[in-house]
Amino acid sequence: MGALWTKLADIYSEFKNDPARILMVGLDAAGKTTILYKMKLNENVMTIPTIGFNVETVSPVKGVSFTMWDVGGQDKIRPLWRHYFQNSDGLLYVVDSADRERLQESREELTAVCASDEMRGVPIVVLANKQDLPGSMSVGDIITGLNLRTFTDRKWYVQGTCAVSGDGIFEGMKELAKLVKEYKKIRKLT
Ligand SMILES: Nc1nc2c(ncn2[C@@H]2O[C@H](COP(=O)(O)OP(=O)(O)OP(=O)(O)O)[C@@H](O)[C@H]2O)c(=O)[nH]1
Ligand SMILES: [Mg+2]
Repeated sequence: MGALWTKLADIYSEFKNDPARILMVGLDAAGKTTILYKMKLNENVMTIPTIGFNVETVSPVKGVSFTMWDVGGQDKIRPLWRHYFQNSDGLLYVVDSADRERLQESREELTAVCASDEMRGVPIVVLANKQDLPGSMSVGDIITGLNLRTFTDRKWYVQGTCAVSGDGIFEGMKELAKLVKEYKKIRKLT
């Protein structure tokens, strides 16, 4: 118990006065803005497609603070994502688990983000969102479809979520906090 507490206290101390910078991207309509405001306000907001970005400081887990950059995912504005890469401590990649047709497109975009020098080694938490929709793909399907096992140069984790109910968001953010903490430690040493 003592060891666990020390470990948790250690994770949280990292974020105390210095929110981690998290980039949140993914195809349009994946649910990014819905997730952001669920975390910020614990409310379901009516969203419109994001043109540009939303930025909020959120504390989705006690003691953890993230500055979350939610960048619009429409095809035509995806080239803007790279302007938000610099100094990211973590990547939150959101997938619509019910959108089988565009999983390959989503994989290509994720691969392109990770190929950037500025995103080298940055850990990824994939939110397999819209788990409430009938026929949605499982976490296993998403791991395979995104080819995540080939991402051997960084830590990654996939969490199923439903942004509307909030299911899975806490678990995903807890994992992200852990991976970000590890990454920042390694980055400091190199
Ligand atoms: N059923 C269901 N609908 C969801 C869920 N998450 C988001 N949505 C809906 O999906 C639609 C798109 O959500 P947004 O949050 O605007 O998507 P986005 O990723 O921000 O899209 P862009 O800003 O265009 O990049 C909205 O109608 C949301 O209510 C979910 O978990 N389940
Ligand atoms: Mg949006």
